[in-house]
Amino acid sequence: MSSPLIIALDHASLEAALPLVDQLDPQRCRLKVGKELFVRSGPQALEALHRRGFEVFLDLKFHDIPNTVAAAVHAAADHGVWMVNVHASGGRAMMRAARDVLDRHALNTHLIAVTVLTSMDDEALAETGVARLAGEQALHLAGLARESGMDGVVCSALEAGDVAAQCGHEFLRVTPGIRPAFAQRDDQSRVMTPLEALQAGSTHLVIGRPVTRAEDPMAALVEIEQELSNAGA
Ligand SMILES: O=c1ccn([C@@H]2O[C@H](COP(=O)(O)O)[C@@H](O)[C@H]2O)c(=O)[nH]1
Repeated sequence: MSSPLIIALDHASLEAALPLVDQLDPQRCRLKVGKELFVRSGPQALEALHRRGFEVFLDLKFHDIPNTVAAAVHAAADHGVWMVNVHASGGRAMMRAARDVLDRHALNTHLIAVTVLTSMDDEALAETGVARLAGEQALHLAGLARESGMDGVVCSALEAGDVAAQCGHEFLRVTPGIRPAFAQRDDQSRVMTPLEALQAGSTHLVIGRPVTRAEDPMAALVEIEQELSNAGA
């Protein structure tokens, strides 16, 4: 599957997500299951998506003590998901524990770490006591994530090029905060269009509301695909 697109299924339940899922093609995108859908529909949602042939990113952003996070990552990987994530700000020991549990059980789920949420700008980050600018902090956490054995990071596309330069091109740059020209910014701060994001060095583009809340979600997805293919991306 070579498409960089990951559609965020931020739906209230599996039943609410299926009408869209059943129009999508596993050859054209992967799917992301986040907190709301997982809390309401649980592993059943993962099973339903896997049965339809989709690779699934389970986006629960674990952030806890190392033992707890490692156990949660193990449980997620046991469901056969393609990708799972933790917060890099949980620190080296926490990320290392998550890496080790996957290695010990020979589980090949991609393990990535969230750097700085794409909804946050410099001011919001400063309020949490972090003195660095958002882009600098994202790069700092990407370095820590790389040293701690992560396969990549979640960052904004604005940082993707610098992350690749610092951590290597094999290190995944999964970027939400993707906003096609036709879409609203919503609660996202550090944004780029799909084409800009790929050109800036993203390996995967996470897109939610611009598709899922569009009047015609499939038309929105096709428009994004055309933007990427017209530019040879
Ligand atoms: O820094 C982050 C980390 C995760 N997300 C998630 O990605 C999608 C984005 O959805 P949109 O509707 O396209 O804004 C959503 O599920 C977030 O939980 C993120 O946005 N930023």
